[in-house]
Amino acid sequence: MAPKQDVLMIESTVQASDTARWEAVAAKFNLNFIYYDCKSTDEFKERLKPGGPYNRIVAIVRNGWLKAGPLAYQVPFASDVVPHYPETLKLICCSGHGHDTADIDAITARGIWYCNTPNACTEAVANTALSLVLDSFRFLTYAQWCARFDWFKSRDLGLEAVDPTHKVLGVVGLGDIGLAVARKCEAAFGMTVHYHGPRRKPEAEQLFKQPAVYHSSVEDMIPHVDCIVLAAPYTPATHHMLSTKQFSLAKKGGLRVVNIARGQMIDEDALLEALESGKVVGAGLDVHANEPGVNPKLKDNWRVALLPHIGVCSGSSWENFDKINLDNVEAFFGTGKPVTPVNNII
Ligand SMILES: O=CC(=O)O
Repeated sequence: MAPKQDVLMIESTVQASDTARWEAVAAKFNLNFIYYDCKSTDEFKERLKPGGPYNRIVAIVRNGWLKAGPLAYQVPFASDVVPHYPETLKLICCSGHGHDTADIDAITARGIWYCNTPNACTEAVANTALSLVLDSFRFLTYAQWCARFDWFKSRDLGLEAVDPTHKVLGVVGLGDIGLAVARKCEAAFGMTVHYHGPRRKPEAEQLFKQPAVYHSSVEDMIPHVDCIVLAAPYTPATHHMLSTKQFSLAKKGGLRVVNIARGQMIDEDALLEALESGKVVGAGLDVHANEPGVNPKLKDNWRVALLPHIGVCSGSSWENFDKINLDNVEAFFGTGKPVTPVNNII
C-alpha cells in the first residue's frame, strides 16, 4: 500500500470543522493529518528540513486563524519561509480573502497551488464596515466610553455627530466585500455610492437606485464623498493610498475614513494630522499598520473607533473557511487542481 500523504493542519483555537467530511476525505485519499504547533517561524523552518517532522508534507491547510499567543502572527507563507518548503509540497489552502502575507510569486515558482477562501467572510466584514461607517458619523464608541466613565462628556457630541442618512459613500474596491458594504449603506442609510478601483464595473453600478459613480483615481473621488471605505487588496499600489495629499482633498465638513482592508493602506501619521486639522472628522478602523497592536495616538483620539481586526470573526466565516478549504483539498487530491487557486500551476 502507498504511504500516507502528510497534510499539515495549521489549526485555530476558534474554528469550525466538519470532522466527518475531513475524515472521509482523509480515508479516500490516504491522508495523514499532522498538526502545526511551532512556537516560531524559525522552528517551522527547522521542521521542514530533511529528517524533520514536516519534510514530507504534500499540503498545508490553515483553517480559521492562527492561535493567539506565540502562534499568532507567524507568517508561514512569507518570502523567507518559501525556500524551506520540501519538494513534496504542492498545495496551500489558507482561510481568508487577502493573501498579502503570502509570497505568491515565490510559491508559484515552486510549483505550489495557493488557494484563499473567496467570498467566505463577505457578510461578516461588510457588517463590520456598516457598523464602522455609522460610528464614524455618530461616535457611538466614544459615547459608550462616556456611558461607562463620564456621562456628561457625551453632551459635546450634540454638535459633532451627524447622521449618515443620505450622505455620499466612496468605496475603494467594488469587489465582493466593497459591493456588499455599498449595498448595505444604501439600504440602511439611503447613502449614494461613488467608487474607485482599477476598472469601471458598469453592471455593479446599476445595482443601486441611483447608479454608482466611478472615479479612476481616489484623489478624484474624495472631494465628492462624506465617508470613504477601504475594501481593496493590499498591494504596492495601495500602500498609503490615503495620506496627506488625499486627506487635503476632503470636502467642506470633513471626511470620515473606514478601513476594513489592511492597515498599511493608510498613513496613520497623516491620518492623525488630518484629524487634528479637521480634514478628517471621524474614523473607524478594524485594521492597523502595526498589528497586533494599535497606534497609541489613535487610541487617544475620541473621533476614532477601533477594532482589533475582527471584521471576519463570525461563525458564518469560520464555517465557510472550513468548507472551501475542504473543497480545495478534495479537488486537488482527486483531480490535481484545486477549486479556488489565486495562482496557476501549469
Ligand atoms: O482580513 C481578513 C481576510 O483577509 O480575510
